[in-house]
Amino acid sequence: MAYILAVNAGSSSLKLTLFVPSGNLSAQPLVHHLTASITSISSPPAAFTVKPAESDVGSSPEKFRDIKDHSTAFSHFLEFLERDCGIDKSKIGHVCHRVVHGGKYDEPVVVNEKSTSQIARLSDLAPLHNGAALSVIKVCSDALPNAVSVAYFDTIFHKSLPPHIFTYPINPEIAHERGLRKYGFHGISYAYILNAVSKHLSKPSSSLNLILLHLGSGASACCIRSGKSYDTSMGLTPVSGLPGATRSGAIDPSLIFHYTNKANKITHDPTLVVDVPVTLAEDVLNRKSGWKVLCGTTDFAEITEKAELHRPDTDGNEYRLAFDIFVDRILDYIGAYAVKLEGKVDALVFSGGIGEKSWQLRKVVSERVKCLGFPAVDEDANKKGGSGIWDIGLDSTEKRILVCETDEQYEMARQLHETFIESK
Ligand SMILES: Nc1ncnc2c1ncn2[C@@H]1O[C@H](COP(=O)(O)OP(=O)(O)O)[C@@H](O)[C@H]1O
Ligand SMILES: CC(=O)OP(=O)(O)O
Ligand SMILES: [Mg+2]
Repeated sequence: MAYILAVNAGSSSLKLTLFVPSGNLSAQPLVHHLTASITSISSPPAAFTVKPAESDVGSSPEKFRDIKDHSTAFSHFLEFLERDCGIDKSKIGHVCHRVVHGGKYDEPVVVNEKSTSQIARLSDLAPLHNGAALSVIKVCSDALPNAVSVAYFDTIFHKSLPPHIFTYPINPEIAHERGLRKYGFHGISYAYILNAVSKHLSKPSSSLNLILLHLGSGASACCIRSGKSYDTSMGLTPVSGLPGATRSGAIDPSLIFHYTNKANKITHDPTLVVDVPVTLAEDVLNRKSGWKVLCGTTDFAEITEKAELHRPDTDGNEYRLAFDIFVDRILDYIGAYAVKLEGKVDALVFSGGIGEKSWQLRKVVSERVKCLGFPAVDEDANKKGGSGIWDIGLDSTEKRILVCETDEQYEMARQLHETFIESK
């Protein structure tokens, strides 16, 4: 039996799913074997959770102080597989790696010396991601020398962005020479969600206009027009757009020079094991901003709990401020995208850790977008939750409000299975 391992290096987490091809192409071609996630990698101790396919819930998180970065998290997972699950790692035939920034790549690429050095060159454009993914790719290639590894890029899904959206109004020669344009990220997640919504609504994806929200440690919005990415909130790098756990999101670009007059000094942060040379400006905006500096926590559940949402006046409550900032910036994009879609929106979709779990955030955002023709929220469906993909709007006849549990690992493994296994 040859397994497919899908590895998702997020900014603060490493998520891994082991799949087995079912051999039945007409039904479900891939079967989940187990999923593990290591969270809080950037704010130790990291927490390790496992969820075998047959169980609905994961194990209680186990804390590990010796997991201090993505590559040690990956080694820990491989040891766990062999020691606790009795799975011989040489049975892993293919590995899919999520790589956030793919620059000019417009399709996935087999990991080899050439593609690895290209991915490394893009590291400073995704300082929280590409370096971490590369460190995992390196450990993985050493540990699984016979497996075929393929890199899947977040950016590929957004190759449909039109020029007036991906172009920044700056000197075109410099922009072209240095690749300074909007790329957009979370594309593997958006590809999965688009498929899931198409199935849920029983409509071909090419007919769908959607506003998708991927709200996790990194958060973004995507405007889908006729089944393709038409606009998205992240830009040249994942720092733009919505704020996140440690990221500022969009700010006035001049702000950083008023914040620090050493903005362009290169920093080598000793707490980052992967040495990506970034400027102090980028370090501030990527790692020393967002919920962490506003509230001292990156846990949005804690922020929501302490935000006193029932009170109209909460002056001085930093949790409420963070919550309100997030809602405000999310509304910016929903409003803009609804207009770009000329009001013809089939669904607004919440996903990512916060989008899938925070019924409070969904409730507040949904109430504010009623003016665009979205239905009132069904309190029960919203609070109770569900699995896979479900409606939370009271009226599901026209514009829908959906929650979708995204699965970037599945999306990569599905694509890998299609190109490397099914077609053979
Ligand atoms: N019950 C909850 N309510 C609100 N936010 C939550 C809840 N559970 C988890 N989260 C948030 O989800 C985020 C992680 O989302 P996820 O998409 O898994 O992140 P990553 O970007 O690391 O892939 C965490 O920052 C956490 O704050
Ligand atoms: C692109 C991005 O921000 O990814 P993540 O949310 O996984 O950190
Ligand atoms: Mg993620």
